[in-house]
Amino acid sequence: MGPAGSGKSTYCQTIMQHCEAAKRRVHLVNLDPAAERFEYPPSVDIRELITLEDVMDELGYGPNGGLIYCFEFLMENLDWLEDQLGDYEDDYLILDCPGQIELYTHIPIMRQVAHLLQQWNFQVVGVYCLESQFVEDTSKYFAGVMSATSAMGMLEIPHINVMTKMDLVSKELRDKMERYFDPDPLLLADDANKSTDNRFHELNQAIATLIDEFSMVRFLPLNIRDEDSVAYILSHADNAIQWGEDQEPKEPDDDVEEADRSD
Ligand SMILES: Nc1nc2c(ncn2[C@@H]2O[C@H](COP(=O)(O)OP(=O)(O)OP(=O)(O)O)[C@@H](O)[C@H]2O)c(=O)[nH]1
Repeated sequence: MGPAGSGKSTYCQTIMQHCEAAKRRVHLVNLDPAAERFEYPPSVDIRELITLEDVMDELGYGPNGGLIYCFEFLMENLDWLEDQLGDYEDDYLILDCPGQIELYTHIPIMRQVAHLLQQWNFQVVGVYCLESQFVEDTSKYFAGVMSATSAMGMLEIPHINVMTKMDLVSKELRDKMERYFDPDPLLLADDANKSTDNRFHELNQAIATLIDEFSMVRFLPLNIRDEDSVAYILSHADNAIQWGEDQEPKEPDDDVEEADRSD
C-alpha cells in the first residue's frame, strides 16, 4: 500500500523477481480494480470480479467513490476471493493495492480484507511504500511517518515501511537521508525546526522521539537495482510475518461504514 505512484507495483514486481530467483513459490494478487497493466500477470485479479471503469460508467460514481463501491462489492463476494486464494494457501502472495490513501487510513475496508486473510490462515504483513523523491526535507519525512503510522494503526497487522526509488537518490542526498534510516532524535528535530515556526518545535521533538523509540515507524530504504537491498526488505517482511504468527487473528469488523461516494 501507499500513495499513488509511490512504487507499489514496482515493489511487487521486484519482490516477485527476487522470490522467483530464490525458487520461492510466489504469486501476484491484484486488488486494484483500476490497474492497467502488469509486468507479471496476476494469478488473482479483482478486475475479473469488478473494474472501476465499469462502476464509473454504469453507476456514475467518481473515481474515489467508485473504488469504495468496488471494495464493498468484493466484501459481498468473499466466496470469490476465498475460492481464488484457496489454490495458493502454502505460497507467498503479494497483494498490489490501490493508491487511494484513505483506504488505509480512515475507511475500514482494507482492514477487513487483511483480517479476513488472517481468518483464512494467511500470515499477513502490510508494506507501506513512500517515495524517496517526496522526502525533500524532514517535515515531509515526518508527514510520511505519520500517514504510514496511521495506516499501521488502522490495519493492526504486522507492518513495515519502505522508502522506494532509492536508486534515483544521488550519493550526496543518500548520505543526508541516513538520518531517516538510523535516526538521532535531536538531529531530526533540529532539522525539522529549521523549516517550521517556533510554535511547532515541541511537536517536532515529540515526532522525532516517536521515530527514535519505535523502530517499526521508520522507513527501510529500497533500491530495486541492488539485490542486497531487495533481500534486506524481504527479510524485514519475513520477520514481521513471524512476529505476527504469535498474535491472535482479529475478527473482521462487520460494520463497514456507509461511505460517501459523491466524489
Ligand atoms: N527508478 C525507479 N523508478 C521507480 C521505482 N519504483 C517505481 N518507479 C517508477 O515510478 C512510477 C510509478 O511506479 P508504480 O510502481 O506504478 O507506482 P504505484 O504506487 O503502483 O502507482 P499507482 O498504482 O498508480 O498508485 C513508474 O513510472 C515506475 O517505473 C524505483 O524504485 N526506481
